[in-house]
Amino acid sequence: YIPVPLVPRSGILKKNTNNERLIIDKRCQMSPLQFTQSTSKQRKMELKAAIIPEEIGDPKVGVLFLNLGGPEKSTDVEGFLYNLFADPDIIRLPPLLSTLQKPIALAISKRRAPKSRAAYNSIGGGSPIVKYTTQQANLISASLIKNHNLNVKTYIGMRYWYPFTDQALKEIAEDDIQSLVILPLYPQFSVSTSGSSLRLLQEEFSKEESIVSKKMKHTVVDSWYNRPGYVKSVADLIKIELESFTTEELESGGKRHVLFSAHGVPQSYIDNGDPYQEQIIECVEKIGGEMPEGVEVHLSYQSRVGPIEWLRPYTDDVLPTLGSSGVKNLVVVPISFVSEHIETLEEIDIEYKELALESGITNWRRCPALNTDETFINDMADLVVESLQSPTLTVTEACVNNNCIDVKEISQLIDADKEAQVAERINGRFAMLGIVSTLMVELASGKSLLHMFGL
Ligand SMILES: C=CC1=C(C)c2cc3[nH]c(cc4nc(cc5[nH]c(cc1n2)c(C)c5CCC(=O)O)C(CCC(=O)O)=C4C)c(C)c3C=C
Ligand SMILES: [Fe+2]
Repeated sequence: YIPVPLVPRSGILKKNTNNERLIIDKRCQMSPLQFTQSTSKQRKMELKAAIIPEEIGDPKVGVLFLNLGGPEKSTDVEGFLYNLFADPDIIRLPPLLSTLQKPIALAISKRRAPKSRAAYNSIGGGSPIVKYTTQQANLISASLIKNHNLNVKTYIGMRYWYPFTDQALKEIAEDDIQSLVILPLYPQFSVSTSGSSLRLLQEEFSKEESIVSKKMKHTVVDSWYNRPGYVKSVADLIKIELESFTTEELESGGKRHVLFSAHGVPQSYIDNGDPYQEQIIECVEKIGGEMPEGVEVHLSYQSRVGPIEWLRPYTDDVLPTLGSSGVKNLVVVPISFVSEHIETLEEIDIEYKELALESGITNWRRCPALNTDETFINDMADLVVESLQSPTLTVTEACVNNNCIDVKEISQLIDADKEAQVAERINGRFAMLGIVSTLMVELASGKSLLHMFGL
């Protein structure tokens, strides 16, 4: 294949076309696989030839799916909550108080556990996230074989519960993966979700003694909310719900409404540069644009935790407002996540449904999460192939571009990289000096130096 660096490998601090600062983590930049314009059959063959050289026989291409994770049973809930609240990307403390992160996480998880446990008990005792993520990974892998002749190994890295991300990294190292596509299963980027998982990888990859080989190339897909395939798959699922309203419901209930309910984040995250809200709005505009004529679209945010200000409007404020303005036919669409979880199965299906009915919204529908939807799965497989063909971001770049690493950390990274570069240059000069002096000694003596040492 033809390796074409899309980003300069030599520089460490660059500016992109928007004049934004980018850090180039040259150790991890994947060699993009470049393809000429060709028919899809030719492309499949080229791709196979590019990634699966015959003499190796084993592709050594991996896809790491990042996700949040969830308790599998009731007794896991407190430990899961502890891991979540111990994450500085979830509870942000000023640097001076950072030593208190763990005791605070312990206190909050203990206090919240009974309420959370009750919610998980109402959906069978545990989260279905691992089940759906595993099915998604397997189906994406099957789609890669079927539609692209590409054999990959898939890995699941959960942030707060089993299977944890570090376990996935160990397996990636054991399998000697050479090219890794890192794909967070969150369509929109938030510092609190994809950002937190990528930060873990960034820390691990930048260690001198990292679990994964420095030779492994990787690329990150930081967000994919605007992919036509994803937009179409959600729009199609909503249309099924819209078409399910009976003639009677339409005659008595009037207009159909769609309420996108996104997971919230604290407003302060957005004020500090988290791109999440912007991406949610753009995503809802795109999917909303696919709705049939006459359907009215709304957006609100759910699942806030604690007394601080979260993104508004809140779903539990919007439902009564819609009800009092006469809305009867409503489809609620979970939008920040691609599989069913506690917040769709309990918060939307139980709490919000009850609130909607009490508010007079009599004809309630909930759009399912994408789960194993075929259009979605095939689009994710296409995304993996596109990422191998045109790698975009390293973990460092993804963190920096999305404001997950602050300026202080950036300068530490730059310093570390500069030191590494200087050391490389010095080593190179010493090596050159050694070669030149060896040649001079050999020329002057007329004998090989190795020969002089009896070799
Ligand atoms: C895009 C999705 C998500 C964002 C953004 C997000 C931010 C965020 N979450 C919390 C606190 C909690 N989240 C919890 C569960 C949970 N969160 C998401 C997704 C996002 N979170 C999912 C899919 C799940 C469910 C996992 C499952 O088990 O099914 C929980 C635990 C449940 C509960 O007690 O309510 C908490 C707590 C914060 C504070 C935050 C942003 C800072
Ligand atoms: Fe959450």
